[in-house]
Amino acid sequence: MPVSTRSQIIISQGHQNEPITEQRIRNRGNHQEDGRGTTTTLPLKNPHHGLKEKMKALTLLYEQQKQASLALKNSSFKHHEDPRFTTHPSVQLLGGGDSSTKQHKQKPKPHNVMRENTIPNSNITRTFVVPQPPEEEDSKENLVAGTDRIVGFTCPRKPTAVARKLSLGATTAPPPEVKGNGGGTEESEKIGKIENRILVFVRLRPMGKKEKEAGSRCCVKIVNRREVYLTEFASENDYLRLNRLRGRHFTFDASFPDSATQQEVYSTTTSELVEAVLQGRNGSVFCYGATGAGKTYTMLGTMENPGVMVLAIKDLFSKIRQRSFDGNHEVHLSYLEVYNETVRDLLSPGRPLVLREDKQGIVAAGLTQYRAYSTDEVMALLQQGNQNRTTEPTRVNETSSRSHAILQVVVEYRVRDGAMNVINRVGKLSLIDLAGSERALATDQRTVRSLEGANINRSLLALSSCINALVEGKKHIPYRNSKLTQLLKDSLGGTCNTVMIANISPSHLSFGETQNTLHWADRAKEIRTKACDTSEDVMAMGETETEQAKLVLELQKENRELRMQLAKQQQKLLILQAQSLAANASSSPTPPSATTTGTTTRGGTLRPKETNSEMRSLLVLFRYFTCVSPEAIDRRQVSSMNSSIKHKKLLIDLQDKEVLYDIDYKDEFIHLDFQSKKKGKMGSGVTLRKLITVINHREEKKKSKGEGGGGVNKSTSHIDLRLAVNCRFRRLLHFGPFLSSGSAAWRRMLQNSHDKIEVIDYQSKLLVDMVL
Ligand SMILES: Nc1ncnc2c1ncn2[C@@H]1O[C@H](COP(=O)(O)OP(=O)(O)OP(=O)(O)O)[C@@H](O)[C@H]1O
Repeated sequence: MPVSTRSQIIISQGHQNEPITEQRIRNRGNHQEDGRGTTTTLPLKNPHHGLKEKMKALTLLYEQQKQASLALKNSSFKHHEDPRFTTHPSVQLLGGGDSSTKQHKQKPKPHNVMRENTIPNSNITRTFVVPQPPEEEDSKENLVAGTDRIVGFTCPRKPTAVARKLSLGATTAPPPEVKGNGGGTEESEKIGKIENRILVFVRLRPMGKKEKEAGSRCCVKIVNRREVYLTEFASENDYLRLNRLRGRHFTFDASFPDSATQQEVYSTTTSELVEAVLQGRNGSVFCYGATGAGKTYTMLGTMENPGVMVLAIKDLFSKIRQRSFDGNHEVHLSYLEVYNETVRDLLSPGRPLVLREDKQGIVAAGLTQYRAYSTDEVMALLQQGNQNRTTEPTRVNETSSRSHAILQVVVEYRVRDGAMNVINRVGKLSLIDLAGSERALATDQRTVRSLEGANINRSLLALSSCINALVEGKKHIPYRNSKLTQLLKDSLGGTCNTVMIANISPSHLSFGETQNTLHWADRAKEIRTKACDTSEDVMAMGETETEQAKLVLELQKENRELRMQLAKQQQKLLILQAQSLAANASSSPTPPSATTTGTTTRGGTLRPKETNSEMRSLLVLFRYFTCVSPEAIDRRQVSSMNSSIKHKKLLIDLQDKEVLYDIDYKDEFIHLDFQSKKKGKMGSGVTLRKLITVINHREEKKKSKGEGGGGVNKSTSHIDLRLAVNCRFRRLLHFGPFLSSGSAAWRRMLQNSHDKIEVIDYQSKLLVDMVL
C-alpha cells in the first residue's frame, strides 16, 4: 500500500527526512487508536489493511495536521518579508525561493509534510501537503457537504514558476501587490512594463443559474490577485477517486474573481497593449477556455457591460484624438472567423478566404480592410460582424460561439519630423475570441454540432501543440496544423505583446475543463515571444529632396488656406447668386441668355470685348471656386445649387421653345425676303420690317386669344433693347449675317433704340445664367 510502503522505505533507508517521518509516525502511533483501544502505528503494523481503514486513518491525520499547519502558518508569517510567498502553506513549505525561507530549511520540518517516494539521491520528490485550505474561508468548502467530502490534496506550486518570476530581473514587471482576497479597487492597477513573454490572466465567471439548479459547488478559489486554487470534489465512498484527488495551486499575472468588472479586466489586461499599438507595436489578446466559461462575455460583453474589444476600440480612438487633430492616424479594421477550418470574412461574407504568408506574416487574402474614423463606426462594423458569426445553442451554452473570431485593428501613423523625414509607424492589435473546447458529450446535438465541436477541439489541440513546442523551445512549431494556429503565429511566436485570458467556470461539474484550461494557461506563461520593437520606418531625405519637401509643405499649407478662402468665397457667391436670381425672377419673366454678349453699347461702361473677357474670367473664377471638396459644401449651398439646377432646367426648356420660334421666324424671313426680292424690293431692312409686322400681328392675335405674348411695337424706333434682350425678339440678333448685308436702317434702329442699357445689371444676370 502506498502510504505504509513509503513510510517503510523512509525508515529503513535512514534518509535525511527521517526525524520528520519518524516523528510523524510517532505522532500517528501516539494518537491513533484502533477499535480495540490499543495504540498503534497502523500503516506500519498493518500495511495491507483495507481501504476503509486507510481512509479513516487519513481523515484523522487530516484533522491533526490541519491544526498543526494552521499553527505553522501563523508562526511562519512572522518570518516572511515578501507577502507574495506567504499566501499559502505550500509555498512556505517549499521555501518559495527567497532568502528568508533558507532559515526555515534549517528548522525542523513541519509535521504536516509527507514525502512520497523519497529515495536517497533521487530527484523525484513529490511533496504532499496534508489537506490545508488556503484561507479560513476555504475551510468551509472543505467541510463535509452531504455525502461528499473534499480531500484537497494540494500540490506544491512549481518551483520553476517561482524561480522564473524571481529571475525576470529588470525586464520583469513587479508583481502587483497582494492585498486582500480577490482584488477589489486595486484591480485596475497596471501590470507594468510589458514583458517578452505571454502574459496570462485568469477570469472566474459567476455561477450560472442552471449550475446552481444542478447543485453545483464552487471548486475554484481566487486566493489573491495572482493565485488560483482548484479543489476537486468526490464522494466520500469513491475510494479509488479519493486516492487520486488533488487540489492545485496556480499562479498567474493576475486572477480576476467573479465580481471583477469588465473595465477592471480591460485596464489590467489590454489597455497597455493599446498604448503600445499606437507606438507601432503589435499586440494580441485572446480568450481561452471551455465552452460557456465566459470568453465571449469577456471579449464582446453585452450592451450594458461592453467587453475588451469594445473598450479597446473606444480607448484607441480617444487616445488618437488626444494625440493628433491632423488626421495623421489611420485606423483599418478587419474581422474574420475560423469556422470548421475555413476562414471567412465577417464584414463582407462570401467565399472562404485563403491564408497566405507574406512579409507581414500570415494574411487572409481578400479580407476586407475598413478604414474607420470613429468608435461608433467600429461598433456598427463589430455588430454587423457578430451577426454574421456562427453561434448555436448547445447544452452547455445557449449562445455558444462555434467559431474562433479575430478582430484586427491596424493603426498607421505618418508624420514628418523636424528634419523633414517621413516617419511611418504601424501597429496591429488582434483581439481573439476563441471557440470553447468541449467534451463530445457536452453538446446536445450530434451531426453538425458534433462536427463543429470536433473541429474546435482539433484547432485547440493544435494550439496546445504549438504552446508545448514553444515552451520546450523546439525548432519546428506546428503552426500549419490548423488555420487558427496559422493566424495566431504572430501572437504566439512572433514580435508581439501577447495576453491570454483564461476563462473558467466555478462549477465543480466543470472541474475537468477548468483544470485543463488552467493547465494550458500555466504552460502558456512560459512562452517567450520575440522582442517587440516599434515598427517605424524613417525615410530620410537628401538636401534637394528636403528643399522640395519644404516647398511641397509650403504649397500644401497655401493650398489649405486657399481652400478655406475658397469655401468662404463660394458661400458669398452663392448668396449673391441667390439674391440676383430672386431679383431676376421679380424683374423679368424670362432670364437673359449668354447669346446677347455681342451687343454693342454706345457710351456704355463696358465694351463688348471687355464684357466678354470679364465675364469669362468671372466664370473661370466661379468654376475655380466650385472645385472645393464636397465636404466643404454645406447644406445651404446644396439647396441653393438645387434651386439653380431647377432654374437651369427651366431655361433650357425656354431656350428649346425659342429655338423653335427662331426656326419659324427664319423661315418666315427667308420666305418674305424671297418674296420681296421677287417683287423687286431689295434689302433685308424691308424684309425685317415686314417680319416685325408679322410678329406683332401674331402677338396681338395671341393676346386677343388670351395666350399672352410680349408684343413688339410697330415702330422700329421703339424697339426696346432691354426687351430685345429679355424676350423672344432678341432672337432677331441671330440674323446678323442678313443684317450685316447692308441694313443701315436696322443698325440705326438698334443704336437709337436704347442707349442707356443697364450693362452691369445685365452682366450680373448673364453671369448667373452662365454659371447655372
Ligand atoms: N463575468 C461574467 N459575468 C456575468 N456573466 C457572465 C460572465 N462570464 C460569462 N457570463 C455568462 O455566462 C454565459 C456563457 O458565457 P459566454 O457565452 O461568454 O461563454 P463562452 O466561453 O464564450 O462560450 P462558447 O465557447 O460556447 O462560446 C453567458 O450567458 C454570459 O453572459
